[in-house]
Amino acid sequence: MTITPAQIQSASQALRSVLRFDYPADSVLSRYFRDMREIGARDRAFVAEAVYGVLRRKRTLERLCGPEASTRQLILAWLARIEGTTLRQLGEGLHGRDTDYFTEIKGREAGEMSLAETADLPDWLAERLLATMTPEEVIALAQSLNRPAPLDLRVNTLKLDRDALVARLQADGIACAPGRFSPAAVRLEGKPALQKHPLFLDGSFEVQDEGSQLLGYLLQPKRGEMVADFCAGAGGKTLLLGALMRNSGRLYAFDVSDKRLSKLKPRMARSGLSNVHPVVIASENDPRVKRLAGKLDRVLVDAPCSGLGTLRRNPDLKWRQSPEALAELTVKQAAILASAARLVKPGGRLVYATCSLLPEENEAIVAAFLAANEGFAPLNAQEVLAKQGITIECGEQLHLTPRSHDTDGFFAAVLERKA
Ligand SMILES: C[S@@+](CC[C@H](N)C(=O)[O-])C[C@H]1O[C@@H](n2cnc3c(N)ncnc32)[C@H](O)[C@@H]1O
Repeated sequence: MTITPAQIQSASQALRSVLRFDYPADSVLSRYFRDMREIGARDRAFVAEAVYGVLRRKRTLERLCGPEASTRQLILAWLARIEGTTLRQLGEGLHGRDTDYFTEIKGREAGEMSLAETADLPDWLAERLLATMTPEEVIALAQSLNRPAPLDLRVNTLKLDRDALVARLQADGIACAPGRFSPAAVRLEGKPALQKHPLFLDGSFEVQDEGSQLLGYLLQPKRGEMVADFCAGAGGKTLLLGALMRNSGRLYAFDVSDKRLSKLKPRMARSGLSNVHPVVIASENDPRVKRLAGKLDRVLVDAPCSGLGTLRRNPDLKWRQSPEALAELTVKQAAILASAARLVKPGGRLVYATCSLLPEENEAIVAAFLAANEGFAPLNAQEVLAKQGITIECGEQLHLTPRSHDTDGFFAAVLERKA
C-alpha cells in the first residue's frame, strides 16, 4: 500500500492534538475526524493506526528522533522503524526533506536505552512494575500491551446460545471461534464493523473483552437474587450479570456518572433485560445505597482505576496517568469497596475488580480491606471458575494480562461475608 503525503500530513496534525493529553486519544481522534469530513475512510484508518502506533512506542521513537522532534518526524520514524515501511511505499509527492529524514532515521542508532525506554513506559510506571516483576517480565508485559487487541463478543444467552451465534456469524462470512475461557465469549478474526449487524441490533451479542466477561462468572449471580453492580458505567458487566440471573431477581446498576449510566439504557433495551435498575448515586455513601445495607446476595465493585490493563486499546493512558492521580484513585477505591461491602448479606459474595496491573490498586486495597473487615474471607478465584467448568490458570486472586491469557489486564478478588 502506498502512503500519501496527505495521509502523513493528517496523521501529524491529529497526533499534535492527541499529544497534548488534555483528553483521551479516542475522543480527540473522533473530534478530528468530525471536523475533517473530507478525509476518506482509508486515510482515516491510516491516521488512527499512525497515532496509536506512535502512542504505543513513544519513548523508543523519541529516543531515536530526539526531544525536539516534530509530530511529522515521529510519524516518519514510526513508519521507518516500527512498521518497516520502504521508501518506495512512501509514494510520490513527499517533500525531499521528508524522504531524507525517513532514510536517515531508518539507519540511525538508538544507543543504549533504559528499561523504561525499551518497554515504552514512563519511568515511574516501569519502577512500580519492577517492584514485583523482573526486568524481562516488565518488558514482555509491556510488549504484549503494545499489540492491538482482538475483538471479542459476548453472546446474550437469553436470546441465543454461543454455538448458534458462531454458526450465524460464520454463515455471514465473519470468521470467528468460541473463546478460550468465558462460556459466553466469541473471538473474531480481524475487526469487522458489527454495529449494523442484525444480531447486534436485536441484542444477541455485545462487544466485550473475554477477560471482562470472567468477572461476571466470579460474581456468579443466580436466578432471583438481589445483586448490585456498584460501578456499572455503561453496563458492560451489568448486562452479563442480568443474563446470568436469567432476567429474574433485582440487579442494581449504580454509578456516579449519569452520562455513563445513560449509555446502559439502549443496551438494556436491545438485551431484553427487565431486571436491571440503573441508579445514579451522588457518591458511594448515597442514602439509596445505604438503604440496601446487608440485603444483597452479590455485589460487584468494578472500581475506577488507572486502566493500565487496557493499554492495548488505550495506549495514551500510560502517558496520561501519574503517581499523583494514582494516589487519589487508591483512596477512592478503598472507600468504594468499604461502602459496597456493607450491602452484602451474611453468606453473600463481594468481588473487587480493576483493569489495572498495579499492586497498589489491587492486592493492597483488598489486603487493607480484609485487615479492617474480619467478617469477610477470600475465596479462591480459580476454584470459583473451575466449579463452573471454566479451566484457567489465573491464581487465587485473578490476574489476567495480554501476555498470559491474551485478554486485557484484569485483577479480581472474590470475598465472602461470613454467615
Ligand atoms: C471501570 S469503570 C466501570 C466499567 C463498567 N463496569 C463496565 O463494565 O463497562 C468504573 C466506574 O466507576 C464509576 N465511579 C467512580 N466513582 C464512583 C463511586 N464513588 N461510586 C460508584 N461508581 C463510581 C465511574 O463513573 C466509572 O463508570
